[in-house]
Amino acid sequence: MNKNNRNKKTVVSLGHNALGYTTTQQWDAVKVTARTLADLVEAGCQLTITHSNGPQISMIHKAMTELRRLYIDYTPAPMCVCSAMSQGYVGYDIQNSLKAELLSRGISQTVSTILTQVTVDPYDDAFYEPTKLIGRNMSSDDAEIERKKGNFVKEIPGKGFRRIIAAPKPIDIVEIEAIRTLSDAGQIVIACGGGGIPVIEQKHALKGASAVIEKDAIAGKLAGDLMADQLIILTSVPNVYRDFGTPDQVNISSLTLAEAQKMIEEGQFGEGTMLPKIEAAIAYLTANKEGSVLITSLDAAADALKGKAGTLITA
Ligand SMILES: Nc1ncnc2c1ncn2[C@@H]1O[C@H](COP(=O)(O)OP(=O)(O)O)[C@@H](O)[C@H]1O
Ligand SMILES: NC(=O)OP(=O)(O)O
Repeated sequence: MNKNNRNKKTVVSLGHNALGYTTTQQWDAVKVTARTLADLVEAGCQLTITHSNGPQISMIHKAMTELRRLYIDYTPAPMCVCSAMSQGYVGYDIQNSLKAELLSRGISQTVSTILTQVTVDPYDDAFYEPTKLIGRNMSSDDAEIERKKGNFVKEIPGKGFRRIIAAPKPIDIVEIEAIRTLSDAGQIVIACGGGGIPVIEQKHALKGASAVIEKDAIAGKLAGDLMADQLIILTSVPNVYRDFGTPDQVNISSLTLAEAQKMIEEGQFGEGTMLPKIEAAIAYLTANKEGSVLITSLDAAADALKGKAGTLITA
């Protein structure tokens, strides 16, 4: 056990690899993911877990939309409802797998999922320039139907068309006090899944928005709001690289905020992939200068906790 992690309040962000892309893949993937999460618990981390939902919300949205073809009186579910469904579905699998994995190690802990809403600004530029790909590949005819409904579509070379929706910046996590209460009580919480259900404040009510919040952005916000000791981003690469994907690619084992900012300016991070993770690190470390961010893969997490892998970002 690494004593340095004893009772460290830790936000863990899970990417696509942790969940797979289909129901059966997710079933298998979460069992592997649960082992890494249980290793973190055994290393003394007090976990609050958040996760991606791109493939899941796409699957749910597709199912809820395609029913219209079979049943003329069927009303498709709006994106915010699909987002809520994805949180329930992914949370359900993670909480049961993690609880079972912990029990197999003799650890009995409550793991629960909090359906989480996150407020967004209705005038966020993202609503005018959507960037987040969702849903199935469509023919040009189907894409035209979507356009006529007022939806945005993007051509993906060689694959057809896909819907793109807004990824507005998260403002406030509506259920943050519930998350904090459970976390402070030492319980494992799954929250803000898929970036959180985006909602717009309207007087005393919250109205669901047709958007998907970037899960890395909410991970940074959640870690900052909880004043977590560390944010661990588990993704598909063991660490961040300089000159990624080129013959000059080199591992980066540690970064300061200033170095990370400079690398952003150099265009070192892929948009929609590594860039939002680095931006999340900056947002969190700006809120908690004493914290640290570890970016690594599920496989390398145990070594990364011992300082033998991963990229550690500090203020
Ligand atoms: N500088 C970089 N260092 C490491 N990975 C990078 C870098 N720039 C872009 N990437 C890409 O970021 C990916 C991880 O982001 P992403 O695919 O969105 O995963 P996740 O689903 O875990 O969020 C890596 O697989 C890699 O292709
Ligand atoms: N909500 C979100 O950012 O999910 P993905 O990482 O799966 O795109």
